Parts: sequence; C-alpha cells; structure tokens
Amino acid sequence: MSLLEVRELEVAYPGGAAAVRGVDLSLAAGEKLGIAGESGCGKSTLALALLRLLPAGTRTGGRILLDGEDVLTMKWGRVRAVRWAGASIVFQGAMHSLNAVHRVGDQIAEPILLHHKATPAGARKRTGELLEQVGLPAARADAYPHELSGGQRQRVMIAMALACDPRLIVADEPTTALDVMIQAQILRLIEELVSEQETGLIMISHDLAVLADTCDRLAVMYAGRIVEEGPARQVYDDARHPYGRALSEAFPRIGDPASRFAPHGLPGDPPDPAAVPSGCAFHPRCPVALDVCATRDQPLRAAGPERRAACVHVEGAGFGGTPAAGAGARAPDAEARSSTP
Ligand SMILES: Nc1ncnc2c1ncn2[C@@H]1O[C@H](COP(=O)(O)OP(=O)(O)OP(=O)(O)O)[C@@H](O)[C@H]1O
Repeated sequence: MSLLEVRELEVAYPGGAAAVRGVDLSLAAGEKLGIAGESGCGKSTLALALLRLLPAGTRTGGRILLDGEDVLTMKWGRVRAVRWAGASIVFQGAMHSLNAVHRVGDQIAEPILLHHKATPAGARKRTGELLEQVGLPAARADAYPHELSGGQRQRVMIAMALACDPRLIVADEPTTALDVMIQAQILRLIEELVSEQETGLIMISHDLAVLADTCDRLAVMYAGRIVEEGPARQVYDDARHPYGRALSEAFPRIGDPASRFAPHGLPGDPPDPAAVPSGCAFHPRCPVALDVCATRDQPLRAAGPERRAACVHVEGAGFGGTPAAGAGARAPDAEARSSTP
C-alpha cells in the first residue's frame, strides 16, 4: 500500500472557484516527490489539504489516503493525532511560522510532549538531539527566533517537522527566502534526513531545477491540475508537456552556468481559478497549441515508461521526445495553432 494516495482531489476556497481540480497522486514510503508550478497554480493549497490545514469553509472533494486513512473525512481528534506524527509540514519563511515570543527549544518540544507523552526532561533531551541532527548546537534551544539567522530558523522548522518521526513531510518552498548557499545546505539536509529515516517527502517549489536535484519523481501543476509527472531527472531534462518544458527553461540549468545568461521567462500568468480558460488551461500561453486545445482538455496519459502528460501532442508524432520550439520564448504561433491534431 502507498504511504499517500490522493484521488480526484478538489479544493475550493470559501466563495471561490476550485484552486485544485481533480488531482491524483501517490507516494511510496521513503519516496521524494517534487511538485512544481508557478505561483497560483495550487501547490500550497494541495499541501494544506494534505494536512487538513485549509481555512474553515473551504470545500473539498475526493480522497487523501494517508496510510489508508482518509484525511478529509477523519474526525478532528484523529486529525490532531495525525499531524506531526503521521505527517508534518515545513513552510517557507520560518519567521512567520515560529512563535516570536517562545524559545525555539520549547516550540520543538511542544509536539513531542503532546504526542509522545514525554516528560519535560525527556522532551528537552530529544529537542537537543533534533537540533544537532539539523546542524545546530543543542544550546540554541534557548534562543528566540529573532536571535537566529534565516537558515538557522529554517533548520529549527525542519527539527520541528522531524520531532515526532512522521511518515510524511510536506515542505512548501522550504528554501525560497534563503540565499543560494544556505538553500543548497538546507535542501541537502532535508534530503539526507528523509533518506535516513525512510520518510516520504513532498517538496513544493516553483523551481524545477531544485526539485530535480532533490526528488525522485516530479509532478508539474498548472491551474490546479497535474499536467505532467515522471522520474524527476527525465521531466526536468525532457518535459513532455509544453508547460513543463517552459518551466524547466525558465530557470538556470543545473551544471550549466551559461544558461544563467540565456533569455528565460514564461510570458503571461497562470489563470485565476475563477477564469480558467476552456479546453487545456495552458492553451493561451502555449507555443504549440492546436485549435482543439481551446475546446478539449486533455487527460493525463502515458508518455513513456513511468511518465504521464496531459497534452494533445503526447499521443501523436511530433511532440513526445522532439524538442518543442522554445516553449515560453515567444507568443503562441499562428501556424502551430491552425494545424490540425
Ligand atoms: N486563503 C485563500 N482564500 C482564497 N483563495 C486563495 C487562498 N489561498 C490561495 N488562494 C487562491 O488559490 C489559488 C492557488 O493558490 P496557491 O497558494 O495554492 O498556489 P501556489 O501555486 O502554491 O502559489 P504560491 O507559490 O504563490 O503559494 C490562487 O488563485 C490563490 O489566489
């Protein structure tokens, strides 16, 4: 049985349209899955749904099975028991997630006291061990968040997330606010810790390169849907969906310093959930869209071994494996749009 099975997940904020629209994904124990997409594609909404941290009044549909138990329908007492111990989350910007008026050691100890019924001395000992595990001296337990650097605070957040030995860690842009050197250290730390402990990891980022370097598998999200999925390195090197391709071209390539100076960027923005275009939601920005893309949405379908993509070009010749003409580098091309599938 998978550690996590998400089936046809729908999430709509109070009074709003669906921000997550029919997401399916699964994660094996100890597996690392990256979820990529631009801001507004629904990645954080998906992360919050996994731990049932969505605001009151949010409508959800589908199923989120964590070790076979549906997080969306479990009683609140059970949800509280599952958080930290079953699954925990690391948010971006630890300054906002940590309580400014409590020492960081007390904040790490809190879930340990709650879930492991530890004595205060036992919780303190475990807190020291966790801090050392994330590369901080145990004595930093006495510090307040403002006395730590951004990287140190993010390490504290990771220590908290690990405190109850969860089966799953969800890391939502865990390094976005940090400088590049610290970012690399924190990513390596997360990777090592989850590998050592066979913890499942869902890491969310807009940066495909970061995810390709850290994760086993990658899912690309656009307008609340997963549009591409597969082994991380393959998706990064040879995306089958034009959006995945545009995203991988939008960032400097791993190991290719020259690409930092290449023209990048994907014109336009992802749609607002209330105004998702008809057909394939990406078609207005897609450089290889066909007429049919404006009217017919594509399901995720096999796009090679262990790979899936939701694009009209996947089935036929001409797209899968063939480099698309500079996805994102120019406006939709009239010739491509007028050709038939
Ligand atoms: N609390 C909320 N109430 C209403 N709408 C929201 C709320 N949070 C997010 N949204 C909307 O849901 C959509 C998806 O947002 P979400 O934060 O999940 O995307 P994201 O891909 O994680 O982006 P980011 O990287 O900026 O967090 C967006 O259109 C956003 O405006």
